[in-house]
Amino acid sequence: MKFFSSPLSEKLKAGPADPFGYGNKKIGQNGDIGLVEYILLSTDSEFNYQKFASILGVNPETIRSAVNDYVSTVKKMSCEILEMLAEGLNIHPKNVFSKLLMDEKSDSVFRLNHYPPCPEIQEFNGKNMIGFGEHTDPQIISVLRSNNTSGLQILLKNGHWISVPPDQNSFFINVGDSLQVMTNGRFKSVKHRVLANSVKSRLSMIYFGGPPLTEKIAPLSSLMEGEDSSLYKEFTWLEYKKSAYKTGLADNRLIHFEKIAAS
Ligand SMILES: C=C1C[C@]23C[C@@]1(O)CC[C@H]2[C@@]12CC[C@H](O)[C@@](C)(C(=O)O1)[C@H]2[C@@H]3C(=O)O
Ligand SMILES: O=C(O)CCC(=O)C(=O)O
Ligand SMILES: [Fe+2]
Repeated sequence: MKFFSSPLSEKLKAGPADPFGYGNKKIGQNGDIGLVEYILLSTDSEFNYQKFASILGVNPETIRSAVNDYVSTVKKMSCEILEMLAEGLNIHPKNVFSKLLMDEKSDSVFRLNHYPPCPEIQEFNGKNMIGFGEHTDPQIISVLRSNNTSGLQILLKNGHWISVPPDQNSFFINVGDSLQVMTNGRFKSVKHRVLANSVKSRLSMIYFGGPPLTEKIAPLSSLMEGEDSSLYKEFTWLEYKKSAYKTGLADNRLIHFEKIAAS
């Protein structure tokens, strides 16, 4: 991507990413570091692209239209996936999750990540260099597309990391913490991370579909019939987001919202 090949002094003019803009190695506000550089954008159609446009030497409207086209297509696909998940759980109406992304106040984020090649990996002989440390995504659903460079891994229940084969023609779909709560743990937000590659650079772009800030996040009542009881306390997306953004990347963010089981 042309932006990432600009001189660092130029890219820094589009930073910091607090919450939106260019970020380099520093992930979030709590001391996490990785070999990633990135751009965080709001999916709000009114978002101001001026600081990116001046670096790229294009009109802000050109960027707005490219981002809007991609995000609206990926959002539509996310909604179809969420409706299939709802159908799979026998939930009616099937738009219980997708309507949150379609809401005009949906709090969604679009992220572009660039991992430059890291030749030092060979010297450290097998030692992993972290591009983006292990974490779960806090929103409802994340849709990732990358180039053909490996690096993304997911954590299995048995504690082993496995690599996601890179494929520029595939989408990688991730369940977010909020969907885990709404399904009372039936769908799990899986920990993932990115390892740096020694020779090739990795590019990824991710749409994080989130609910409106005031939305109550709680297990759906239709999933609570019978023996099931809620594993989580009720909270709004704003409460969860505020709490999540105070945590370190690798922390278990949901732990503060779990109900303590009576013994
Ligand atoms: C360390 C952090 C970075 C993050 C905010 C947080 O405090 C914890 C969650 C992180 C995460 C992971 C998924 C997305 O990449 C992200 C944009 C999000 O919504 O939550 C990032 C946040 C970030 O990079 O600011
Ligand atoms: O860049 C990637 O491949 C994954 C990054 C990621 O998990 C994130 O931005 O939340
Ligand atoms: Fe992620």
